[in-house]
Amino acid sequence: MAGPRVFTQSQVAQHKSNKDCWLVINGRVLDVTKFLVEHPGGEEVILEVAGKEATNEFDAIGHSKTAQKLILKYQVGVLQGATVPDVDMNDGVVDKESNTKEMSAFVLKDGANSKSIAFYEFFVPLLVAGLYFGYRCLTI
Ligand code: HEM
Repeated sequence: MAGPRVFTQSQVAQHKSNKDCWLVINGRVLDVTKFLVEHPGGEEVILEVAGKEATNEFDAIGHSKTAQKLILKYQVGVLQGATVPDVDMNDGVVDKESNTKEMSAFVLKDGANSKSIAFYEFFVPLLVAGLYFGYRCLTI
């Protein structure tokens, strides 16, 4: 299987306009041309680092997990010689442990046991009522 496309810094540097905008974040080469108009922080800030390494600027903002995951959407390759850290796909709300834990549950079976419970639920009150009326008849 072919790996990601590898670009040199000077190749990335050729894409620095609002019609063709690449940048590098954590060793990943991103084509953010289509994202420029969507960027909540505005296109100007991205254009300032267009064609360049923008990891420090990206991290300095304290971008959310959503923003960090978006990086993968725009990745077109990796920078030559760079080490690319994994993107943490957990959204910070659910931690790893609770993500993998299974919920404990018990199942109520409609078997012989529940049939005998139904039997007692029906006949015990009937028996009590019968005894009461029997007692009333004998005492009046
Ligand atoms: C592909 C790269 C980028 C993506 C996917 C991205 C995504 C986002 C997102 C989703 C937000 C909304 C807030 C949040 O969720 O954190 C945001 C805000 C912002 N971003 Fe980016 N961004 C990128 C690159 C950059 C770069 C390179 C810079 C600076 C040079 C930058 C500067 C800002 C600023 C200033 C805000 C506004 C923060 C605020 O209002 O508090 N972004 N970005």
